[in-house]
Amino acid sequence: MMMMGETWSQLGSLIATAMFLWAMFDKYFPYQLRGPILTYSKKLASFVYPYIQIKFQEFTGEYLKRNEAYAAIETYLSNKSSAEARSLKAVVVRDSNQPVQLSMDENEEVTDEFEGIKVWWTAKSITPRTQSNPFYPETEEKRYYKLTFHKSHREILCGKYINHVLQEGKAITVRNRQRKLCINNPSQNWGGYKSRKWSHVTFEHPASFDTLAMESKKKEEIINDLIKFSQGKEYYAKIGKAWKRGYLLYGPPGTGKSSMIAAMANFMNYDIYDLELTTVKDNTELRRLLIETTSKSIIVIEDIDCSLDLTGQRKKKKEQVNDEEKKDPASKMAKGEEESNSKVTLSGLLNFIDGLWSACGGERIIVFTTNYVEKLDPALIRRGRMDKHIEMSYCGFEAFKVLAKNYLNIDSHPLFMTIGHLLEETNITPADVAENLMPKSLYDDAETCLKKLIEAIKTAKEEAIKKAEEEARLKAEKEEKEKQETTQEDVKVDESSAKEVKENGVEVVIEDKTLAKEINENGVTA
Ligand SMILES: Nc1ncnc2c1ncn2[C@@H]1O[C@H](COP(=O)(O)OP(=O)(O)OP(=O)(O)O)[C@@H](O)[C@H]1O
Repeated sequence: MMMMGETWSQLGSLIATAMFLWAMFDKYFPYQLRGPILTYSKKLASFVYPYIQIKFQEFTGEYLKRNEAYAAIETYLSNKSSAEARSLKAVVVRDSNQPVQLSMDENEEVTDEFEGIKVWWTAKSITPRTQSNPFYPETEEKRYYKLTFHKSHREILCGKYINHVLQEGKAITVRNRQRKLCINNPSQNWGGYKSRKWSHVTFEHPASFDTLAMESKKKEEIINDLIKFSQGKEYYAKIGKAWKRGYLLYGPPGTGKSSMIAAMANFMNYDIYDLELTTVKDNTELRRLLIETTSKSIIVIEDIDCSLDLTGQRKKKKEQVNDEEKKDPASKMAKGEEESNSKVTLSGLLNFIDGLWSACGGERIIVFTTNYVEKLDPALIRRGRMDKHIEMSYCGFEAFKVLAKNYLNIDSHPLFMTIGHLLEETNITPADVAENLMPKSLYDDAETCLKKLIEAIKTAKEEAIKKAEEEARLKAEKEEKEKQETTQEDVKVDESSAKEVKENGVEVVIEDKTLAKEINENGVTA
């Protein structure tokens, strides 16, 4: 006990001496000589304690902006914290599909390993004693993460590791974020203080490439294309092109164009911007809307052929401009300016897709859908703009099998063969197949649904035959009518030539007997 008391008193006087010496040093030691002394004392300290510490504060700068690195580290450490830390905090993160994010509480420590090197992360906080900024009083504690590692790994940890932590943290945030389906507001609603160009709801479409009914080879090709695009940041930067990809989805209604877009968004973890072109006033407004779209998004223009008379406008404008230019070449420049202020034009859309987006950074996919690909202006869909043209076709046997798995949870059935044969002969959309496969009551089993589908395909087949017959009949009638009209016109032409023959008194052989009779009656020798 005596020994213990002595040790404490010795330690106390040692600390007091050290503090006295430090106070003397601070007060009387010449300023010019302090540098080398401090350097040597740091070297001594690093010899005794060979670890490096890096602080990542939650708020930085004069206006106390939240440090992105802090947020990324918090997310990165979330899994490790929930596995290792004994005291945890749960925070609700905005726009995340996770109910809460767990992070370690103050003074907790977790370890991490990178390329075989061990590091320690500690959550810390300090409560400020002074008010440095009167406009932003620091009443709250300042939180920070402290990274500790051995000085021999300085280079790799300060560079590669920190980069890895930040990137991974951001990637987890993206993975966990609640995705949005955005719809553009008409421009008259943009005026107010809190007005928005886009309104959004949470995007929760269940479609995926697994549930999408189409040939597996085609599906795989699209998936590979998307993966290649998502990994192409460096490639696009190298070739000097905007990181974007255009898809044109075409096919009859009900073949899954919208389902494909939802599957793409779910696969890529992207937001969807559903751009309704008919409510966009002009090219300027279109530009503003598109600039507001965020990275990692799919911009969709559905039924592009109906959205605007893009093809017609362009052609009409061209013709009009050409005519006017012929009359007045000086009008050319004035016209160009006027055009840019008029309605949304094809060139406005194309300019944006090709040009401005390069400046926006980030990855974007643009999708056009149409039921009538042949109606579109080639300029709109040429390769380079719409990089991939995907035909969404009628339901084949392979697509049917996907739907049977989705709706009835079966991989095979004796009726499959009949359905396969029928599908080869009949055009029926996946939407119609899906509708028939869906059990309508508790008593509908797989067989009932398949039989219902067989009936539906047979009906579709009969209707298609009737339609084809009707079309053939109408075509034949039309052709007959046209033939009759042509004959009547020929008779008229021949009558006038016969009249000429008679007047000139020339004798000719006329093979058409009706005509010859008519001419004879008029007194001409046949
Ligand atoms: N290829 C498909 N795979 C899976 N389901 C499909 C497919 N095609 C259609 N469906 C089903 O039919 C419904 C309608 O399909 P969807 O809206 O995707 O077709 P669409 O081609 O976009 O039609 P529209 O041109 O009329 O917009 C979907 O909700 C889905 O249930």
